[in-house]
Amino acid sequence: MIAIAKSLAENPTVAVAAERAVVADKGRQIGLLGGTFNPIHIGHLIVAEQVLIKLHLDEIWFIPTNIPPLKDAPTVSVQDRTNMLELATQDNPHFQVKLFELQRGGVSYTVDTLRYLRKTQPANHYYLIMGSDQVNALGKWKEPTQLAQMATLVGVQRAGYPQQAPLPMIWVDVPAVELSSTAIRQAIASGGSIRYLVPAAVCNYIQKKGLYHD
Ligand SMILES: Nc1ncnc2c1ncn2[C@@H]1O[C@H](COP(=O)(O)OP(=O)(O)OP(=O)(O)O)[C@@H](O)[C@H]1O
Ligand SMILES: O=C(O)c1ccc[n+]([C@@H]2O[C@H](COP(=O)([O-])O)[C@@H](O)[C@H]2O)c1
Repeated sequence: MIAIAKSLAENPTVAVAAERAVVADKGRQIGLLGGTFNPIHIGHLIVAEQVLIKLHLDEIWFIPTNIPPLKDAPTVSVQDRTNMLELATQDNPHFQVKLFELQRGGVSYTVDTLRYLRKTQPANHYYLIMGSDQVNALGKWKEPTQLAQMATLVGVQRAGYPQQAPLPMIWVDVPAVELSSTAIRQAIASGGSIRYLVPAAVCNYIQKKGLYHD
């Protein structure tokens, strides 16, 4: 899977062929979970699985940002973030890692990604999944009102952020996991344990590559 991600990132022709194959498919119900995934953790995976099952979706697409719009750029490489995503999701046939934003480059505005998906794969119905921290920040996003016209917005509760939505949105109950990538990075930097906070394969990858130790 890592090799596939690498070849897609490095070989746009392969990526375009893969996209064309999907266009030929019938419309499906697709959950989109965008994130910096720096690194992916069990909070992301629990959200994805709960929304997949509770909304009867066909797939969840994990979309790593290139440059996050409202956050500092990650210190680990795009390839490392993508490899960890692949490792974390490879045992679930309904989870896919999609590299649209990495291939597009620049700042990863969600409205641009939705426009691209609606143009290239118009038969699908898209569900844009976001934690309540992101919902609270929607006013700072690029063209936020357009998002609700192109996708069903799906909110999930995140500790400390109330369920206040400036746009029409459905809320899905997920078991609360008070965990963030920031907490993972801080635990590693201070010599703490991240075992069980990220999938074992991701834990091993971080250790092997010595990520986040600065
Ligand atoms: N523990 C969690 N519970 C619910 N939603 C979450 C959780 N962690 C992340 N999310 C949601 O997943 C999406 C991607 O999150 P992101 O990759 O930015 O992770 P993060 O943990 O918030 O990162 P960081 O700590 O670096 O800011 C966002 O919509 C975010 O709200
Ligand atoms: O489009 C925007 O203006 C926008 C602003 C902030 C965040 N987002 C998206 O929200 C997702 C989570 O962002 P982040 O920075 O918390 O990893 C990710 O897919 C970002 O591209 C999008």
